[in-house]
Amino acid sequence: MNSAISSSLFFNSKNLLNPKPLSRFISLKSNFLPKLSPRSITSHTLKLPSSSTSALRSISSSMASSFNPEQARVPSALPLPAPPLTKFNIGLCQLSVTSDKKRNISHAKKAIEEAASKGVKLVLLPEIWNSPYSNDSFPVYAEEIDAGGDASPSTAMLSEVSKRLKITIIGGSIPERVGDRLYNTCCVFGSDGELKAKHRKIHLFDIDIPGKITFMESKTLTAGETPTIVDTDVGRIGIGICYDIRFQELAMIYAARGAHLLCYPGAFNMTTGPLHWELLQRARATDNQLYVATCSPARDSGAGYTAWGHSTLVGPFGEVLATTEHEEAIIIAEIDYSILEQRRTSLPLNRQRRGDLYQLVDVQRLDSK
Ligand SMILES: NC(=O)CC(=O)C(=O)O
Repeated sequence: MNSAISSSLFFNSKNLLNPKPLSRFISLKSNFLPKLSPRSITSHTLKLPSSSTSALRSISSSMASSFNPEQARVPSALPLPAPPLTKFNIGLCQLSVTSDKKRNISHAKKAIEEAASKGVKLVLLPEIWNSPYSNDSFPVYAEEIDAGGDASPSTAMLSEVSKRLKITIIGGSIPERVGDRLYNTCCVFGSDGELKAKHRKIHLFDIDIPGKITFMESKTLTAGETPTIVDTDVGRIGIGICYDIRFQELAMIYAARGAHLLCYPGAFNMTTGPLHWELLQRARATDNQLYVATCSPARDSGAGYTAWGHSTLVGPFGEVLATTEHEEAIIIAEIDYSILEQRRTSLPLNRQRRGDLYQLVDVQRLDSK
């Protein structure tokens, strides 16, 4: 706790039922608290004189240390880095996608140029924007990203346009071919046109809700093996693709690695979209006290897979800052990272984690130590 502590304190019955903390709690406080039996303090608000504030502060810090918040994330969480740019506009390009790959590429290019002409410094594209979202299409539209040039016209366009317009692009995702494997891959281009990171969808979307939706990405795609977090001109950004948003541990790992913003290109569907899309974005943002941006393809009711749309920016308090319906749109909204520290000071979750009860282990960061 901190200076926000007031002269009234609520005692949680659950903590007080634990004999060890209880005895410590009471002995620490016995010099200024009224005499109370454990039963009488099960659920009370105690009015304390304001002179007790500093004593409370020292108690709260010794309680906090017994919680071991630094051990709740293994390795310990990294502090938020200072971003090169604190305040800027992001553009979410909710694009229509057709079976004509050339048209999809030139259409995406125009949308990025339009967003940049309105002053955005970061553009986010949808999941699978150069191809229809289908297991039949993935092998046909897949590109060899590492080969570049003609082998990957979609990422060649992203590189050219990010350099020319001096903006960062989180390039949605496209099907990627590596030998006989296919991945659902997001490329991040810096404002110098360089490929800064590549995220391969870690959690493949296999769903079977009879009569509603059946889709098995694992029929054609291989799962990625690495979380992807990247330092850019517009802050430290953690990347997930669509179904990755359902796995809160991934978002928690990004937060513990100092992410300011999580970007999820995604194509939720007409069954899960209405129920889960916004809920998951707000949950990831609220739990981790950071920004979450998503970008979907526009809806095409005639397509084999009908996308939900509703690309959205959520703030670190879980608030929807900007969103849209299902038609094509470019959503432009402001991101202000100075709010992150404010939110974390007002609601200091990172200092209140119970490292004595649970831990999040970032396996790759631990192994690399
Ligand atoms: N398309 C996805 O990857 C995920 C999705 O639609 C869902 O989780 O629901």
